[in-house]
Amino acid sequence: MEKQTDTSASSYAGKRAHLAMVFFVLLAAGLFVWRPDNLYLWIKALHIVAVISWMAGLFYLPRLFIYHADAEPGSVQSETFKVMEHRLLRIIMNPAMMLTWIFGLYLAWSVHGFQGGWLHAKIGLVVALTAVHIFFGRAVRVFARDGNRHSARYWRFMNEAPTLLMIVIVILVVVKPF
Ligand code: HEM
Repeated sequence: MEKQTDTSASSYAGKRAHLAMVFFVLLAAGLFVWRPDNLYLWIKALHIVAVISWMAGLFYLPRLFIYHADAEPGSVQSETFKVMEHRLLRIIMNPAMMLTWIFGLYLAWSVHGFQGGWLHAKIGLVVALTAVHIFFGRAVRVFARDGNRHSARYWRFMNEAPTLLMIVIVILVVVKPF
């Protein structure tokens, strides 16, 4: 009963996230057709929205792993974590990561012509962030078959990776130290 309630709540959240994504993609497509003078600023705004959504997932998913690692395989809690992890990855994180890349590469090409030490360093660190995303995605599949062998402490430690990368990435793009 408890599981059913949680699944339907998560399915409602999934529908809302789909609607938000459709709105977001339509807005982006409309901007490319309309081509306002300040298109760069519009794309930067969309880039930041996508970044926030991606980072929210990268922070929350390992928190779910921390509690999931201590849940009894086959228990209601464990099955609920599986649904939450799967939906977070598929509905929020994967699309947000793709949109962050698309808008980020547009910004890098349109005004900066892919030039600048800060930009190269930033792209390098975003590649590392993407590797963390793929690693977490694999962990979702391992948890789904009750195959996780790592402790909650391990996941607490892994939780810090996206935080550290994000801090350096934001300093690079705002301060542009080199
Ligand atoms: C996916 C690859 C990415 C590329 C190619 C990229 C590239 C860019 C570029 C070229 C700008 C415009 C900078 C300017 O003209 O001042 C920008 C803005 C920004 N990016 Fe990214 N970015 C990427 C991912 C990310 C990620 C992962 C984060 C955060 C963790 C991030 C955070 C920001 C922020 C906060 C701004 C606004 C900076 C400002 O206006 O001062 N970006 N990005």
